Amino acid sequence: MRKIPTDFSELMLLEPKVWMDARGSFQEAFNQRVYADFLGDDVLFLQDNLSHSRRGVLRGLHYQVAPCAQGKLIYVIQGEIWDVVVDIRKSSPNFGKWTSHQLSAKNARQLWIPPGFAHGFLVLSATADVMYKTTAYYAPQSDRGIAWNDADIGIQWPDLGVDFLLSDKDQKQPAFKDAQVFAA
Ligand SMILES: Cc1cn([C@H]2C[C@H](O)[C@@H](COP(=O)(O)OP(=O)(O)O[C@H]3O[C@@H](C)C(=O)[C@@H](O)[C@H]3O)O2)c(=O)[nH]c1=O
Repeated sequence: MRKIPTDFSELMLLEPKVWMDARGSFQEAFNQRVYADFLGDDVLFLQDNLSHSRRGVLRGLHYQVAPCAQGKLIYVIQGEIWDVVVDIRKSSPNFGKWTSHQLSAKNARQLWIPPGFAHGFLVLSATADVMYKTTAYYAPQSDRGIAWNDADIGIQWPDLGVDFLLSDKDQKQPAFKDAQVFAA
């Protein structure tokens, strides 16, 4: 597995080895021993999520707060997404800054996002199936969001030539300045 540097040192972009042959391909999507070497022994995944969306769907920006803060390992098993992470740790030099990565079934890249970051993505392909492992169970009472188009964060979303499709919840997320952030 290859580790690719990202703008934020806490994020990790991983590229698992994909074995190709006449039948198609094979890869280990997750292997506890190997990932512990990259992410650390203390990272333990408790839940696997799968979402299916069509082009122009935007999910986010989401995070869970303590005591249910989540680390997430994101990857795409069909299609392509533009994945965004915002550092929402108040004491961080990158507080309020965003970074993006293209994740697809083709590039097989996986993004590790530790607790302390808000996450969202836009579907670029006709449809996309996005898998993610989380280090804490879903806890609706700890679920938080920030408006995808918050002016202070200023994410430059790709122009797909269509209106983005958001959930009712995501159309009403608070501004970054009003959102609950992480102290450290
Ligand atoms: C996230 C989640 C949702 N749900 C339920 C709640 C709701 O009725 C339905 C859809 O939930 P949402 O609208 O929150 O789904 P979605 O907008 O896809 O939420 C996800 O967005 C991406 C960007 C993330 O980073 C994830 O952590 C998660 O927040 O699924 C669960 O049962 N378990 C879960 O872990």
